[in-house]
Amino acid sequence: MAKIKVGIVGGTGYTGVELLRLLSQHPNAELAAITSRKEDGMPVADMYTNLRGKVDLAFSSPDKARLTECDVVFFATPHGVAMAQAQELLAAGVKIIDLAADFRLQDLASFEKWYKMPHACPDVLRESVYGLVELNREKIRGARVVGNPGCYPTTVLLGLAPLLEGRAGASPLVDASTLIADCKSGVTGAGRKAELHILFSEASDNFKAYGVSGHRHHPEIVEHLQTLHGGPVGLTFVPHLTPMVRGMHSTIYARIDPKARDVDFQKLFEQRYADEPFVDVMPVGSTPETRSVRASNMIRIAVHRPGNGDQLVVLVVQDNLVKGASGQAVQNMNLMFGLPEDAGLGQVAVLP
Ligand SMILES: NC(=O)C1=CN([C@@H]2O[C@H](COP(=O)(O)OP(=O)(O)OC[C@H]3O[C@@H](n4cnc5c(N)ncnc54)[C@H](OP(=O)(O)O)[C@@H]3O)[C@@H](O)[C@H]2O)C=CC1
Ligand SMILES: CC(=O)N[C@@H](CCC(=O)OP(=O)(O)O)C(=O)O
Repeated sequence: MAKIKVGIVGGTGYTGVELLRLLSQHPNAELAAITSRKEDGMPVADMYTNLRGKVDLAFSSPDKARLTECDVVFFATPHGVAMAQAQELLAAGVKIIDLAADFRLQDLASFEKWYKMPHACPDVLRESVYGLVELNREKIRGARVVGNPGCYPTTVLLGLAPLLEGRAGASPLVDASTLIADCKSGVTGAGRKAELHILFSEASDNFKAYGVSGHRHHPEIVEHLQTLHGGPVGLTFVPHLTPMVRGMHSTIYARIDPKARDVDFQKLFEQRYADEPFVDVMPVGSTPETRSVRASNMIRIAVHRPGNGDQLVVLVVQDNLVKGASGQAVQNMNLMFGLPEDAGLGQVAVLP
């Protein structure tokens, strides 16, 4: 079988170089074009020496890259870039995986409010699929355009899905109106750019919340939780910046419905994710650590019920750059091209 010709727009950012790391080891993918406006002509391996001997290409400016000759193009760019080029690429038969938010929210008004730009192609948005594989696997197989989920939404949606999905007509397991997601991200979550709050002297040996009164991932999480739940959902979401380079830890709280007190929640999660290659439900009492998923596409979940009371606590860890971004994007590519879902994604986490 011929290899899939891959283009990456935005190859110099953190998710771009993570795509390069994963795709350079992928048995069925061939890197064909990697763009950067600022580094046009620079050999990729000169900038990222971990790719010496693995990637021979140079960055090229987006106007010179032959993206329409690719089978798939990943956009590892700021919001708004993919939607501006989507129609041209689709007309040339190229599939699109956007790591930004252009195809994550079906609610146009919400997109425009949070991203402060009109949507360039609402028709393409309507046909696009939200690329959270564990929820949308079959739709992704047939998709031409995938909106890769945000990093925080990946942890929160997978941490809550077993509690909310498929309950239409059945009695609820938890109170869907009082959900809480308390989430912490490593600093690479902010991208590879010079900004005051991510300077070493600001972000190291420090810990703080941000976006408490509103964060653009809140509408993304709520839209997809409501689809799962089939009704309104109330969520308090508080992100934090933590002094790690990569990694994300989400602690999720859900109040157990009085009629669901006897449910075995550990078993519920184990059964829901039993066949998922990248979701590990850990044994009772576990406290997953971010280093257990570093550089791998795994997400690890532990389910707690302190004092056997009415509060369920779900702990979720992932690498924000892998399952939270580029690894999940490769998982989507595998499905879109009929490949084994785990092709090129066998990396084991690095300890310590
Ligand atoms: N970091 C993370 O943990 C996660 C990030 N994401 C999303 O993935 C996307 C990329 O993130 P990240 O890698 O962190 O970002 P970075 O800021 O690190 O990199 C952005 C890349 O896009 C290129 N770029 C910027 N503007 C344009 C443009 N107008 N046209 C073409 N290329 C452009 C840049 O190169 P140049 O300027 O040289 O062209 C650079 O290569 C973002 O939308 C982000 O929200 C999603 C999940 C997790
Ligand atoms: C630490 C940090 O700044 N994180 C980013 C989220 C990164 C991400 O995954 O979000 P997008 O793909 O939607 O950009 C933030 O809070 O905006």
